Amino acid sequence: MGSVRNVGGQSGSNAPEAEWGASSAGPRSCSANVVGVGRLIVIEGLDGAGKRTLADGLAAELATRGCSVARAAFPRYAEDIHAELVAEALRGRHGDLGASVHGMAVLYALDRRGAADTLRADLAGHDVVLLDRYVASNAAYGAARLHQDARGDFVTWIHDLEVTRFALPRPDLQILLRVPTEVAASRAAHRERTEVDRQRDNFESDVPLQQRCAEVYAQLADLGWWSPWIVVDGVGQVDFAALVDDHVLR
Ligand SMILES: Nc1ncnc2c1ncn2[C@@H]1O[C@H](COP(=O)(O)OP(=O)(O)O)[C@@H](O)[C@H]1O
Ligand SMILES: Cc1cn([C@H]2C[C@H](O)[C@@H](COP(=O)(O)OP(=O)(O)O)O2)c(=O)[nH]c1=O
Repeated sequence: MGSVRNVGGQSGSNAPEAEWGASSAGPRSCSANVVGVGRLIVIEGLDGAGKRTLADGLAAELATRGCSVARAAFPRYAEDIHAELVAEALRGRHGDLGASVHGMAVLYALDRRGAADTLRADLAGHDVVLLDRYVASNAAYGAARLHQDARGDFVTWIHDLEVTRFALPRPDLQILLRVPTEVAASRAAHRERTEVDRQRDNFESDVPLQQRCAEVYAQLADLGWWSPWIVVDGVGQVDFAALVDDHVLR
């Protein structure tokens, strides 16, 4: 039986492809992961798209395959001082910090940089490391705030900062969980009513911003920005088993 651990870390990627259980004879498993290097799988999408729900579903599916899974969600509000400052700035504290797209992006990036060693250790010690948001969130939201697209200066700046300068582990796969903006907004509103500590901030309630963000995400996926991407339709129920067989353990 696999294990699932919640962590805040990340790991050195660009790893060789692990060898997983064969698919033709049945579902893929982790029993044949002879290489011993975990797969870094990132879930991206709008606020309320269903990223956490997808991460829960994938983690449960992987556990039934005998895979050990480490998880993290960015921003790590409870664990990192930069993420704590982000949360405060999103609620209007720290003067004009929240209005600075680059200033906020540096804080989000430093949160990830602080997680890098743990992520590397997790990739060495687990079959799969599953992340709810990662570097592409910074690229998509910042570009959307600045009315740029995925080929614009901001996305290049994020790449220079987080990929080149911070040398964060490269994902093996980025999953864009795509839902129409209205669906994401109504799910986020429902979540706000039903879950503690999931209040939407100003950006999450900004429908035109979310729409532009969806467009940048689609472009990033189309470009294969930094890593391979797949786009998953999140309107209905996601088939976790098929996603694991076809993409997560490939
Ligand atoms: N496929 C789905 N169909 C219907 N509702 C969903 C689905 N996925 C998630 N939800 C609901 O939508 C809300 C937001 O989901 P969540 O996973 O927290 O999104 P995110 O992490 O992307 O903000 C939650 O109330 C969740 O139960
Ligand atoms: C991780 C990350 C998030 N964001 C944005 C996306 C969201 O609008 C906002 C908060 O992230 P989110 O995952 O929605 O946190 P929560 O729902 O728990 O408050 O921050 C960035 O702009 N850059 C980043 O690097």
